[in-house]
Amino acid sequence: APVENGALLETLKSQVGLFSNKSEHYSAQVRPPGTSRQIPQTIIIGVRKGGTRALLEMLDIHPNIVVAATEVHFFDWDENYVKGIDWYRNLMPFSYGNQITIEKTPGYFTSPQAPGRIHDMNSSIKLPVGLQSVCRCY
Ligand SMILES: Nc1ncnc2c1ncn2[C@@H]1O[C@H](COP(=O)(O)OS(=O)(=O)O)[C@@H](OP(=O)(O)O)[C@H]1O
Repeated sequence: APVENGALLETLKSQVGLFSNKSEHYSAQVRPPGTSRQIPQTIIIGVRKGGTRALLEMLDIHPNIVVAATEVHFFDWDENYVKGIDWYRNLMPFSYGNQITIEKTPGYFTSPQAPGRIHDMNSSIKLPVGLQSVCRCY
């Protein structure tokens, strides 16, 4: 299934081609005119090894979606949370007003602090979660 998933992703990317607004175009330090960094309106919260990277990359193909380049660990790691919401926002890519910003940090799903902190930021935020259908042991 992972191999098929990767092949599907490559096919979708090639089909979307120049019409894709992949976030790498918006992650530069120089702000493109008309863009700003937005706090995510959607956060993929888990689960670890649930295909969260694949989901994020699929969503990133959509021209109205931009995604954070790395797992941010803002709501689950105290040392990041104390840095404040502006620190968090500055890790997001530049986006236009019609675009949705998404980050994914699977650690949020198992963090006791993350739900309350996310709710404090935005009580109506969308929180997609991917689940594994079988137990995977490492
Ligand atoms: N569609 C689909 N079906 C089944 N499995 C899939 C699918 N997409 C991704 N994967 C596998 O998911 C693993 C990575 O998941 P995550 O991106 O959530 O990993 S992480 O927690 O962020 O590290 C990773 O597995 P491992 O390679 O065993 O780590 C991917 O191969």
